[in-house]
Amino acid sequence: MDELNKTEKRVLLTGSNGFLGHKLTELILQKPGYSLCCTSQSPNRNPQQEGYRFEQLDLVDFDAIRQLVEDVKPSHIIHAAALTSVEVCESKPDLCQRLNVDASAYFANLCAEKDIHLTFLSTDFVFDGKNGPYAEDDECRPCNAYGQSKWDAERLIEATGCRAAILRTILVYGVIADANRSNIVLWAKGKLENGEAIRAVSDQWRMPTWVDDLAAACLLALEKEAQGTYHISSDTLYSIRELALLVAEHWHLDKNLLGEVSAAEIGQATNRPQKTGFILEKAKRELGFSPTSFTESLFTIDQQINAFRK
Ligand SMILES: NC(=O)C1=CN([C@@H]2O[C@H](COP(=O)(O)OP(=O)(O)OC[C@H]3O[C@@H](n4cnc5c(N)ncnc54)[C@H](OP(=O)(O)O)[C@@H]3O)[C@@H](O)[C@H]2O)C=CC1
Ligand SMILES: Cc1cn([C@H]2C[C@H](O)[C@@H](COP(=O)(O)OP(=O)(O)O[C@H]3O[C@@H](C)C(=O)[C@@H](O)[C@H]3O)O2)c(=O)[nH]c1=O
Repeated sequence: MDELNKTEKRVLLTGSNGFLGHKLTELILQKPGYSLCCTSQSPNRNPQQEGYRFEQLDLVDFDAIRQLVEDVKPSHIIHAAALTSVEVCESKPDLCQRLNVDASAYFANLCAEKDIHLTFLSTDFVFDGKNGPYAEDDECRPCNAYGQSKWDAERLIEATGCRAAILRTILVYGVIADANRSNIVLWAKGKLENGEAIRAVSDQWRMPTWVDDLAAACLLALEKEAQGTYHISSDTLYSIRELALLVAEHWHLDKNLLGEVSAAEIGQATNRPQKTGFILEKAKRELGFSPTSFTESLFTIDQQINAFRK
């Protein structure tokens, strides 16, 4: 990074190759007064390779984390990197602990030491799903290793006393340039467009989060240097099947291909919370967060898909 400019926001973004990471990189590069360093475990997969620094880094190496932070001297860190598969977190508990918990705590201690603002991404899976929608101060009772790791990280981050915004979010969807990163909308749309039958879960309820809204919320938290936990999602609770039906309706796809399945039938009865969803009043009031409805977002997603095809 260039000679320190005290007025600019010097952002270090982890997980930049990921779903949110792609969208945040795109958004930050459009912002005047920001400089950006992206880091990810694999080589840079972002098609936009100009206008920022990229460092390939395995975040299980804490000395390398310190070295990068002391070189970049960020004013703000957005820590989006994580092991995000529920099943992989169950099968690789040590890696889940090292990356999702210990590396997050390490970043937070560095932020406390160097007075850096931290934005940390967490999840609705900190809740047991028995009585959603949830407010930020509702009791956390995760039902899987991934949710447990995020809750553990939240508490360790708070214990460091660093200036941190913890953004919990839910079932992120949307479109980025990396066509390999699927999500509920692209999965349903892609399968139904190919005439393939799918079975959508009818007994899990979520308030899905448009990745564009989540990226915007990260910047709201960063620019306000918000401190505390905030719930970020859309504002309507749907079953997964209802979401798939709305996708079929939006793109005039064959609903007869859309079957129904229970969470138990796909092995998610005990390791997924049944009904989550968030109460958004605090994020609206303190961050100025304005959720986009699922149905409204599909119109923009359609435009984004067409733009990527050009
Ligand atoms: N997607 C969702 O539905 C939700 C996501 N969240 C949270 O939001 C954040 C972003 O999620 P999302 O964008 O979907 O995540 P992705 O799974 O799309 O991306 C995760 C990123 O973490 C990076 N990463 C994984 N392991 C390491 C490692 N050892 N060292 C360095 N980087 C590593 C990956 O790097 P690479 O690709 O280079 O290997 C990847 O860029 C996460 O913290 C997640 O828990 C919360 C709720 C819902
Ligand atoms: C495989 C499959 C999944 N589904 C549903 C189940 C689930 O609700 C949804 C997404 O399935 P997945 O198992 O990929 O996603 P899942 O691990 O449930 O998603 C989670 O990701 C992590 C990162 C989070 O933090 C959570 O907020 C949440 O978004 O699709 C079906 O309806 N039919 C299917 O055939």
